[in-house]
Parts: sequence; structure tokens; C-alpha cells
Amino acid sequence: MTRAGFVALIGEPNAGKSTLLNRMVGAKVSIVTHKVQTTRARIRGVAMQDDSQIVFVDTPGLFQPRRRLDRAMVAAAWGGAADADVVVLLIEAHRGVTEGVERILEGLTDIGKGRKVALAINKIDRVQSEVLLALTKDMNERYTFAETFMISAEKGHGVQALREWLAKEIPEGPWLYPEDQIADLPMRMIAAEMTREKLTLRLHQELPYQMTVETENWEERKDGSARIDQVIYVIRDGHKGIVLGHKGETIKAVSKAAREELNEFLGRKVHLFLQVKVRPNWLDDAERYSEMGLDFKDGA
Ligand SMILES: Nc1nc2c(ncn2[C@@H]2O[C@H](COP(=O)(O)OP(=O)(O)OP(=O)(O)O)[C@@H](O)[C@H]2O)c(=O)[nH]1
Repeated sequence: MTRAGFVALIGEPNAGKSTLLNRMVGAKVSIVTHKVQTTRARIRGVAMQDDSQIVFVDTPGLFQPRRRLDRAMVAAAWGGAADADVVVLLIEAHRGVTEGVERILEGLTDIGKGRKVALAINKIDRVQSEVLLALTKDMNERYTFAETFMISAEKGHGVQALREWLAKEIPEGPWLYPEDQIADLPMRMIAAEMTREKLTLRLHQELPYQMTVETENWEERKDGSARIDQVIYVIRDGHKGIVLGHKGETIKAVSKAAREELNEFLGRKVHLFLQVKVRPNWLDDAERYSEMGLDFKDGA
């Protein structure tokens, strides 16, 4: 009997959701960087375990929303959890029960009803076992978790046990995706995320926060290569210069790094063309939210 179901990974920004998802799925579908808040959409990956197909909803980090986009992201994260068969709350071992974790636990009293919630304590490589045991006890006194896992998403410890457990917990039913399909994330979006990641790594603090990358065109060429055209949208003219860099150095380096990663990911040659454009106020453009897969409702 086959099984298939949705699993939502929730947690504070930087908890390690993308790292864990990549480990479970075994491919780079969600982008990991050292900066917080890089997950901009409900990215899903599919993992096969025994006869089960586990479909992951990689939600944006849950945090205290300040701006409209932030609110939409938090709403999307909770929305992902509400759609899921099983929820995994990921927390950081060395940070313990932060205010953010407390807020998520409050939210769980609602969302957790009628579905199993597992606790995954991540980054166990950073703490001693006494700390872990105390944290496990503390968390389980605050919420009735179906199971507690101690993992290191980065090193891979405990990840297989979590995956096997999830495989047993999701409902019986036919698979939702062909077996060889590791992610249903459109390739255009993956490609845009790669460029976004390279920009993030290159610009660090300078990065204009309100910046998006979109793949505008994807052309398969007869020689087996692909031509990909992307636009980097910033909200102010002044930001354009930052993205371009002195004599275009920044954009050139970003383009090279993104192209190399795309070559490797697709296993064939890629011609990547980047453009920077100004699009003011995209943050207030509700349509954009839905394009990103975020359920945006005014005031939500
Ligand atoms: N030491 C240690 N670091 C980890 C572990 N798992 C993840 N990290 C690091 O934690 C940071 C954040 O990981 P991400 O996977 O990007 O976190 P995220 O929860 O997806 O973050 P957002 O996209 O901001 O919500 C990265 O620098 C990871 O390398 C772990 O098991 N041990």
C-alpha cells in the first residue's frame, strides 16, 4: 500500500528548514544562505521513503511581522502548516526556547489540532547532551509532540530517522508525483532563486532588501544548451548601482556564479542574461504575492 502526504517544516528564520529539506529530498531545491529570510515562497520538494511519497512544504520562517510583505510571509507559513498532514517544528538546540519559539507554540495550539506535530531539535552538533535533554523535557511540557527528534540537518545526523517516521505517519493513498520527479518547483523559479542567492552572498549588508529576481524567458536551444533571461527588480534607481557594482563588476560576478551553478544543476550549458530594472512599490502589489505563492489578504 502506498502512502502520500504533505509535511510542513515550520520554525524561526535560520532554524535550518532549507538545509533539512535539501537533506531529505537529496537535491538542492530550496536555497540555503547565511542570511535569514531567504525562503520567499512555499517551495516543495518530494522525498521517497519505502512506499511513501513525502511532499514537503518549505514555509518561510515564522517571525514577528512588521511590514506587509512580512505579514504575507508569516501567513503563508501558517497556511502551509494548515494544509499539511504532519507538521515538523524545527528549533535550534543552542538557542533553546526563544520568544519566537514561544509564539510558534501558541500558534500550534490551533494549527496542531487534528494533526501530528513532531519536534525536531536541530544543530545538535552545537550543544552538549545535557542541554539537549533539558530542552526536550522543557518543550514536551509546553506541547504534546507526537515525537521528538534530535538532528543535525547540516551533518545529516538523525535525518533518516525523521524521514522514516514521516513516511509512516502520512496517509495511505496513491502517489501525487511521478517517482523520478524530485521537486515540483518550476525550473524558472529555481533558476531565479539561484541568482538571488548569488546576489545575497555577494552583497551581504549592502543588499537591497526589497529585491526580486524573475526568470522572464527560458529557451531550449537546438545544441542542447539553454538560454535563460532574468530580471533583477529593485525598487529605487539608487539600488541599481549597488546591484551592477563598479563597472558592472558585481553583476558580472553574480552572473558567472549563477551560470556555473545552473550548468551543474541542469547538467548542460546555460547562457544566462541578467538585467536590472526598477519597479517601484512592488511590495504593495498584491498580485506579486500570489505569484510568489503567498496568500495575501489585506491586513492578514
Ligand atoms: N551547526 C549547524 N548549522 C546548521 C545546521 N543546520 C543548518 N545550519 C545552518 O543554519 C543556517 C540557516 O539554515 P537554513 O537552512 O538557511 O535556515 P532556514 O530555516 O531555511 O532559514 P530561512 O530561509 O531564513 O527561514 C545556515 O547557515 C546553515 O548552514 C546544523 O545541523 N548544524
